[in-house]
Amino acid sequence: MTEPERPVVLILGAGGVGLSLAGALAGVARVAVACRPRHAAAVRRDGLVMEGVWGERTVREIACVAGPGEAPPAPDLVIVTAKGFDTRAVCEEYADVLRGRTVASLQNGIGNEEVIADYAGTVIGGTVTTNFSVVGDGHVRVKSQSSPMVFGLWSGPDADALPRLVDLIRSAGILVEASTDIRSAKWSKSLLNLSVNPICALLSIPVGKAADPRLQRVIREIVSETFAVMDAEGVGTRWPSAEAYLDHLFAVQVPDFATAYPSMYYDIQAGRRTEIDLLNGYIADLGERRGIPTPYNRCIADLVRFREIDERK
Ligand SMILES: NC(=O)C1=CN([C@@H]2O[C@H](COP(=O)(O)OP(=O)(O)OC[C@H]3O[C@@H](n4cnc5c(N)ncnc54)[C@H](OP(=O)(O)O)[C@@H]3O)[C@@H](O)[C@H]2O)C=CC1
Ligand SMILES: CC(C)(CO)C(=O)C(=O)O
Repeated sequence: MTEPERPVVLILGAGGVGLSLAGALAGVARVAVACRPRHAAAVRRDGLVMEGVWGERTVREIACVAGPGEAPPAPDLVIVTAKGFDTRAVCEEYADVLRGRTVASLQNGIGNEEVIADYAGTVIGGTVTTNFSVVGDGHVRVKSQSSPMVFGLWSGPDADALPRLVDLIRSAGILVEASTDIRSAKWSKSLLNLSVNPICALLSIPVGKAADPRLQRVIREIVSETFAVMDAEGVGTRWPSAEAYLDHLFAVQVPDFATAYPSMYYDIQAGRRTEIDLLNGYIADLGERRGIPTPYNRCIADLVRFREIDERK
């Protein structure tokens, strides 16, 4: 009996998240990744080295592409895992490949799906509440996991794309759920990033340190302001109130990621841009437009922007 054809998956902007996902999907799909040349050289030479909770192994069945000319021309699925500030640039670069295709975002922050919708046929929004980091070229670590990946149809005609994607991810052994309200799921995930990413990045601390009572006070203000802005926007999350979310944050998420450093920490350490404009900066701007005070979000966004510039000097 002949085996069914494996779907072709193209991952755009593969670093910690994208390379790890490629490694996990390589057993169930034909995977190509658009990554930087340093990762491509290492993966072609030695395979992708994976460590952590998704397993310890070296994966050789990943094709690294240097540009759209090398990408599979008709992928069954494209997944964007670039940082949010690179979403438009990577979509522009691969515009001919994305046209009419199903494209999922597996990114933090608010606003990526709207950008992808300018290029794709069907858009699927996604969240991942797992910690990934790049250990070295072609070498990734998956550290801790707090809840399943979530995907939901954002826009476009291909409603069957969602169950196909969820089945594929599940067949790779990754915990995943389908959402009927992906906008709410994206905001729900953002609450964690708004709370811990900037503080851990600024203070060079792992997530567990956010439980310190002085930092909790700051986080409580950030979350309260965010709920006020969300209420004004008519956005709901899994939690009915700031208090309910804060209980979950300090009882479950902070302990789950106690020794992990969030992605923004690695950006600041490496002198890279951060996603602050899609997180606390986004809340502060929305608050300003709505006349809702957001001094804590504004302040922490400005501090991160200062560090971004300072680190790059
Ligand atoms: N790390 C984590 O634990 C988690 C991250 N996320 C989210 O997932 C997304 C990805 O994060 P993460 O994987 O950590 O980020 P990384 O910075 O590790 O990975 C993104 C990679 O994409 C590369 N890239 C950008 N543009 C292109 C391009 N045009 N062609 C090829 N490569 C490109 C970047 O290179 P360069 O840096 O050289 O520009 C970088 O190597 C973010 O939105 C993040 O917030 C979500 C949950 C957890
Ligand atoms: C869940 C968490 C905090 C895991 O690292 C994350 O989303 C990030 O680092 O951006």
